[in-house]
Amino acid sequence: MKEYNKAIKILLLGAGESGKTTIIKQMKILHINGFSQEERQEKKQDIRSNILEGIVTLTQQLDVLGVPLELQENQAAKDYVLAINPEDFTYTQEFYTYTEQLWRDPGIQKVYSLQHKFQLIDCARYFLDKVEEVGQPDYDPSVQDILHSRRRTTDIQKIEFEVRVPKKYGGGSLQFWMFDVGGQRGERKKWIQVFDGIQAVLFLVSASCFDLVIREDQETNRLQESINIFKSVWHSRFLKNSGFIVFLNKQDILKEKVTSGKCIGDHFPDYSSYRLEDKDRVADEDQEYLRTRCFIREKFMAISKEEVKAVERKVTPGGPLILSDEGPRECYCHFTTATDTNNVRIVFEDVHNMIIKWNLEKIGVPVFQDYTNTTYFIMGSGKDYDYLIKFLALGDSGVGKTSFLYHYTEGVFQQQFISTVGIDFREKRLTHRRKEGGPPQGVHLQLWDTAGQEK
Ligand SMILES: Nc1nc2c(ncn2[C@@H]2O[C@H](COP(=O)(O)OP(=O)(O)OP(=O)(O)O)[C@@H](O)[C@H]2O)c(=O)[nH]1
Ligand SMILES: [Mg+2]
Repeated sequence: MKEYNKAIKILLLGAGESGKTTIIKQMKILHINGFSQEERQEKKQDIRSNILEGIVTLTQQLDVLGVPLELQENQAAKDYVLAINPEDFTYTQEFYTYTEQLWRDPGIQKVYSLQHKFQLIDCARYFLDKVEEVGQPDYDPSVQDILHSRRRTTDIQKIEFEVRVPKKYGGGSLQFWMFDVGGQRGERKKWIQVFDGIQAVLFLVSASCFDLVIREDQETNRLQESINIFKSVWHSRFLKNSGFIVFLNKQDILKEKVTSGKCIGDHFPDYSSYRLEDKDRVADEDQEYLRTRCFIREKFMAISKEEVKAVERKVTPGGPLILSDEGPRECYCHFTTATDTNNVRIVFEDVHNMIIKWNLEKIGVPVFQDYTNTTYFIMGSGKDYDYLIKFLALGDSGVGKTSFLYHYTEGVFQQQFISTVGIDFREKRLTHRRKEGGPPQGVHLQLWDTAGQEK
């Protein structure tokens, strides 16, 4: 129990195939020791069945979609693949040879280009392109292969790892527990088992799936399903105290889709009136892709704004110092490619800091933003602010701790930047009006200023 309380618990949620397990694999690469020989052997089995599933699906669709094979000599390969029983199959060299032959046939390539009409795993092309290599008896999957392999999650998994805390948040390290769950409809009833005590939910969205329907009913739009799930978990009372970070994942596939001419507006008509804001423009990036990804982000952010508690935290010059530690729930968004370790590393630096910040808030450290929009902490000594309250201003050098405290106590700005050395304090006496009525009480504030520079 003690251990459980110590660790920061992160829960991965999202629809099936959104990339949750891929994030777990990345955490293993980044924070644990990668994959053991035994795990690699296990993944080899998954990769083989990914190839099997890919080629069987594509070959079956030849007839469904009325697309003929272009090369007559591939008929024997087609017959062979259609006769496979995936439940009881031994992988032979013949299988790999036929698969490679079929995959190169322009007929199969035509079917592949129509994949929005049927259900195909995302990694089909990745592995079909390397059938020959996977078919070798001594094939050992690379890290990239493992990241692309697909196996549906059917139980709840947990990994543990440690993350170093940046100096500005106190240094040391923190223990993280990350939970993975299955995202398909039948799996979601298990989610509630892990909702308790979760500090942060990472909600994975397959942003590229705007033109696909879900496997479960072959009818509901995949992106819409994801939006619906997000709405229900965001409003779940069991997750009221959890921070949310949305990963708009599969950006690589989304970009490829949009730049090859697919339009989200064919599935979400409100796209036509959506305009890309200047702040979201990125130099040398395809404008339609940027517009699409921001439109998707807007769909999720709109839900997260549906319920914002009326506590304003932004400290404006001359504005009130807010004493409540109860704040709006925060939801952040990242564009990710879960199969790209470098991308995940960068995104997670932000995520860890976010979580550490939330964690500090939970133990009674309100986090403020100053008027330069830089986040720093003012640490209260407790909720009993009818009497003496001590606040401690922490934050990087130059964020404005001294200016803020000076301005707050003196009511005027001090223009020059004087780096604080050691610890200093300013005082202010106020009359505090009790929320519940009764006589106002005198409050004595002590605002302790600290030096943000490292030395
Ligand atoms: N190209 C690409 N593929 C991705 C990305 N993220 C995940 N995938 C692939 O998508 C497939 C599904 O990913 P998983 O991580 O298994 O999805 P999941 O959310 O765990 O799915 P369930 O376990 O069914 O809930 C795998 O083949 C991944 O390699 C991405 O950003 N880009
Ligand atoms: Mg999974």
